Amino acid sequence: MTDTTARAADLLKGHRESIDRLDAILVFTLAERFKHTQGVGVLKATHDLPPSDPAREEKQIARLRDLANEADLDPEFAEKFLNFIIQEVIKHHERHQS
Ligand SMILES: O=C(O)C(=O)C[C@]1(C(=O)O)C=C[C@@H](O)C=C1
Repeated sequence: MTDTTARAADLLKGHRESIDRLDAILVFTLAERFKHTQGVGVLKATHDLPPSDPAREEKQIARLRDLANEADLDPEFAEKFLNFIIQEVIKHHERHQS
């Protein structure tokens, strides 16, 4: 192994260690978010509120797009990611109501 290859292998290892830690943060963050949306689902089911709230979603998406721009993250990706999560939450809410 040349010095350059060894250095590249070292850098790769460092990046992967950071990626693994960040993936763990994502999983714990998502789990925490779902705990709260679970609570929201119970409130909605017991107070006869609809599973989705498009006005709230519109505000969340606008806010997330702004944050993504600030963080140098593709806002289209941020919007798709939030929508993916929200659709899953809505499915959970619907299960509470049936
Ligand atoms: O805030 C709500 O009313 C929720 O049900 C939570 C949530 C979300 O996951 O952020 C999910 C569905 C709604 O359409 C809007 C937002």
